Amino acid sequence: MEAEAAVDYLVDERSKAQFDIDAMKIIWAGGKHEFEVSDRMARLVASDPVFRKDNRAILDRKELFKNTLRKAAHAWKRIIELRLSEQEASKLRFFVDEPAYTDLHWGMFIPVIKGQGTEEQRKKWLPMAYRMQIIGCYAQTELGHGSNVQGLETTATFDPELDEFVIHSPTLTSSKWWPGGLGRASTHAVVFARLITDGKDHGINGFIVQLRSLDDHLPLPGIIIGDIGMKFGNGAYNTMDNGFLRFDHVRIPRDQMLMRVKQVTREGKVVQSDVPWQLLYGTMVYVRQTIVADASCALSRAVCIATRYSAVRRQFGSQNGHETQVIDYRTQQSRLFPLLASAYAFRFVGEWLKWLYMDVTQRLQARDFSTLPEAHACTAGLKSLTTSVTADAIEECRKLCGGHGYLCSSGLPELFAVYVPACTYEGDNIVLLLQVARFLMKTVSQLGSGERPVGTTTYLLRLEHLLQCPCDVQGAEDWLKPDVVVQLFEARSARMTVACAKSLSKFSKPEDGFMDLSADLVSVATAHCQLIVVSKFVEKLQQDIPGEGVKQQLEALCSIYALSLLKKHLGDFLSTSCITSKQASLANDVLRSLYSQVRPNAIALVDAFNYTDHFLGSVLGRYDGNVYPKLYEEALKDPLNESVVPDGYHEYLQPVLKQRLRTARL
Ligand SMILES: CCCCCCCC/C=C\CCCCCCCCCCCCCC(=O)SCCNC(=O)CCNC(=O)[C@H](O)C(C)(C)COP(=O)(O)OP(=O)(O)OC[C@H]1O[C@@H](n2cnc3c(N)ncnc32)[C@H](O)[C@@H]1OP(=O)(O)O
Ligand SMILES: Cc1cc2nc3c(=O)[nH]c(=O)nc-3n(C[C@H](O)[C@H](O)[C@H](O)COP(=O)(O)OP(=O)(O)OC[C@H]3O[C@@H](n4cnc5c(N)ncnc54)[C@H](O)[C@@H]3O)c2cc1C
Repeated sequence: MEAEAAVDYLVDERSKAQFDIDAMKIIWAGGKHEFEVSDRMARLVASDPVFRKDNRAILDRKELFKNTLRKAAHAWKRIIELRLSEQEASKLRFFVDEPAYTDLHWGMFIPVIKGQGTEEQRKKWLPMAYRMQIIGCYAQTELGHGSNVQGLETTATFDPELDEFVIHSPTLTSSKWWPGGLGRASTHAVVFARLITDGKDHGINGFIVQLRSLDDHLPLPGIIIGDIGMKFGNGAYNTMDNGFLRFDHVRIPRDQMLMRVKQVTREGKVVQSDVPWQLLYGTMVYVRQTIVADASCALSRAVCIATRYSAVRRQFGSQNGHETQVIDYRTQQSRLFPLLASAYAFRFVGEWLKWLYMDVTQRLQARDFSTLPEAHACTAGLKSLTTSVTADAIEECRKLCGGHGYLCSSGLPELFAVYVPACTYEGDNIVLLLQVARFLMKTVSQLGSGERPVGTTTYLLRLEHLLQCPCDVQGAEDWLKPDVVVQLFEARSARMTVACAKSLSKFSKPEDGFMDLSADLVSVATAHCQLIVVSKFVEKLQQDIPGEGVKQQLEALCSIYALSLLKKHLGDFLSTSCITSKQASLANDVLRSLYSQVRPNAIALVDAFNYTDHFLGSVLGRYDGNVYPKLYEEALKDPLNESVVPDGYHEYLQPVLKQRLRTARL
């Protein structure tokens, strides 16, 4: 009976929606074509038994990994059979929803050869990689060195006699450690190592190194290789073979050094090309941009589960003869709706960042390197901001689902375990925010010299105004004006940036200042990145948004995103005198009324993500809201319930129980 009521309940919830959900689905997907591809690939994966994933938490590591190999091979077979485009294949991978060696092959190995190889090298290696005749990974991080790329120890010493490089791991700490796909699957790696010619160290460069035989997959001579062991959580990222790798004087031909940035001639002379050396870090910029797009996916998934369950779950009170839906509690709304708003905000900033990345790539091809520093700052900062918020949000969604959120069948524990390393990989989030701060400090320091800030820092041109402009909010309704909100975020960021720059200028050595003020610099970078997200959301709303009621919903979400940030970082806004306490209190009133506005639309707003039950992998987030019978069913499937009396009863339980009986008789 209760289960039936739950099913009816979500139908009822859906009928409350005040906007055109199909139009919202298209906005979320990024266009009609994107929606169609995504929908088709989601169904393809959901209907294929090989892509089953509900058993991941109970498989042991070896079974889990073998199962991932099987899925990857099957995915590849389907990609070939169905002649899927790159866009379709990448969506298919997304819905398979299992980290695998293929991610690093397609996501880093191929891009690093594309970005850092010469025309000749691309011609030689890419066709084999595209056909998966070789499998590659990205071997940069070492046991002793991750964040500090310039500190890597692996050496690539040129031997002019044989026209070869000798790749060597001189110490334990120089062992490559972490690369995904390295542990078991890869046949090749792009290895980052110190380039040494004629006894001189020329810094870091990438080298293509074959690791395993293409005949029997055995490691080649001089190569010591393996998996680094189990990681956080059951299932989760353990489908990936993160590996270690040591080299004992392994020889490779000279033409396997990636030579777009630096070349080594036959005589061993190092020639620096005219592209900026930072292109050596280019693959990381590319991947950081994809991680931002991915953050909205992980966040929306957690929010979808928590929102649907919050509409099904009832506790206390009385609502038409039932207990109250927990989604109607203001506290639940004030925790959940900002996360819903963040999911949409990250979606749009991710779209914009993709555009920015494409733009910088085209410029680089035309030898215009001027926007590279800004692209680095934006990708680093937004990667950091969106992954930190998403990781925290997944945990918050688990708490929003109460006790049942802690069950693996809620889907949230695994989602969290898979997602949290995003705060570390592809650049630790604090290290990346310090890069943004460095960029901001440099931008401000150059203002006087006539250097014009570009792109996302253009607001610093209005520095004088932003340092003293009062906030234009007189009444509550003013908080709904996008220009008022954007200017406020600009003023906060500008004031914090200038304050930090002033503090820095008091140090005789800038490095000392950067060390001492690093916590403040991180806050400055965060404020700047939040401004970018708010302004890209506002810009999105200035575009044509078709569909009845769609724009109004997005406007409400945009205001929730900005005002909930204001509430969270009130200290920043008050201490920089950007707003008064009266204005802060009005913002809080507006937030409450925005939550009421979103409440009837909440289920439809998460339905717009168009996630299948297979992809969500959550009993709590089921589309039909039929939570309780399914929770019961899942419990019964647990291996512990396979027998009525547990294994081990006779050895370990019965003797204890018998002893208790004897003691009781005494
Ligand atoms: C089931 C199977 C299905 C099969 C289906 C098959 C089909 C599949 C189809 C598609 C699938 C695709 C899937 C794709 C998914 C991809 C997932 C990837 C998962 C991610 C895994 C993680 C991998 C990694 O972690 S790799 C290692 C990452 N490491 C780091 O990030 C290290 C971080 N450190 C650094 O970047 C640097 O050390 C640093 C920037 C912190 C410091 O560098 P430094 O010491 O050299 O310098 P400075 O701070 O002094 O800077 C000097 C100067 O340079 C500028 N700078 C720095 N970085 C950059 C940059 N990147 N670009 C441009 N400029 C840069 C800096 O600002 C300074 O400038 P100045 O002007 O101030 O001098
Ligand atoms: C799941 C996973 C997959 C990975 N895949 C790959 C891969 O495919 N290929 C690859 O090459 N690498 C990979 N990595 C490695 C990853 O890129 C590094 O772990 C990451 O860059 C962080 O470096 P670290 O581990 O050295 O952290 P550390 O730099 O040692 O960080 C430790 C702490 O020190 C702090 N810290 C460090 N430097 C500073 C500073 N300058 N100022 C202030 N605080 C600082 C950090 O904030 C952090 O709190 C992977 C890692 C993980 C977890």
